Amino acid sequence: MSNRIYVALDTADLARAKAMATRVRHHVGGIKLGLEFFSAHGQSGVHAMAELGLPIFLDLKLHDIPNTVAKAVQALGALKPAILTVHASGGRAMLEDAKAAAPLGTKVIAVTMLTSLDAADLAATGVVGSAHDQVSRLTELAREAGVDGIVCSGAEVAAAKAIWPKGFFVVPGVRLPDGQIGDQKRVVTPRQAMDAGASILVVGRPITQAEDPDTAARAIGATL
Ligand SMILES: O=C(O)c1cc(=O)[nH]c(=O)n1[C@@H]1O[C@H](COP(=O)(O)O)[C@@H](O)[C@H]1O
Repeated sequence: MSNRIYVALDTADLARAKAMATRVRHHVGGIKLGLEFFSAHGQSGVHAMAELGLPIFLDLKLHDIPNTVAKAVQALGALKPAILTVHASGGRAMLEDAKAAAPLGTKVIAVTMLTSLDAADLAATGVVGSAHDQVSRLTELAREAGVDGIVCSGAEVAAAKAIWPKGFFVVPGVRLPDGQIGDQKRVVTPRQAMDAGASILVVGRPITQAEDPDTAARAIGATL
């Protein structure tokens, strides 16, 4: 894939999602549809977006007992997304069963530690230690479970890649130096994330909230 940017279309408005994707399609490598879009439009919405011809990253961050996650992955199978997310903290059996239930061409990617969290947030959930330690631990787990890769911040991707050289590394929470951070906490620039070993970048608001999304996508691409 030449363009490593997946644009996150976080909206419940199908017309807006379509219009945005159409505007930026020549400057992104794929479309990420997440909980907001899927809760509003479900599988028919995903089909409608797939008509644009770009790869679809279906980011539902599944997290439940192995049987439930496997059945959910099976139920999503007809969509044949390029990428599908689950939470690594669901545990090894859940990860194994999610991978086994996914279509052959779908990368199952395990979310390690959300980029909206820092070490204090982690401690509040009962996990003491640094983001680096938590991401490293869950990367090891994901590798052993046989999924295709992980999601982490650009600050940990080099360490994760050292643990799993053949893994696929998804990095969200990227911002240009002058960009608004919003609810993200572990933020790096798109260029830093790529240099550290990201396979793809997920970029939402820096593109979708820009005055001219197409120019914003192109400008981010130009930094890579
Ligand atoms: O799995 C993800 O894509 C994800 C994981 C994570 O740790 N942090 C994170 O921000 N994301 C997603 O990446 C996108 C980031 O959006 P922006 O902060 O607007 O660029 C959102 O769609 C999030 O759901």
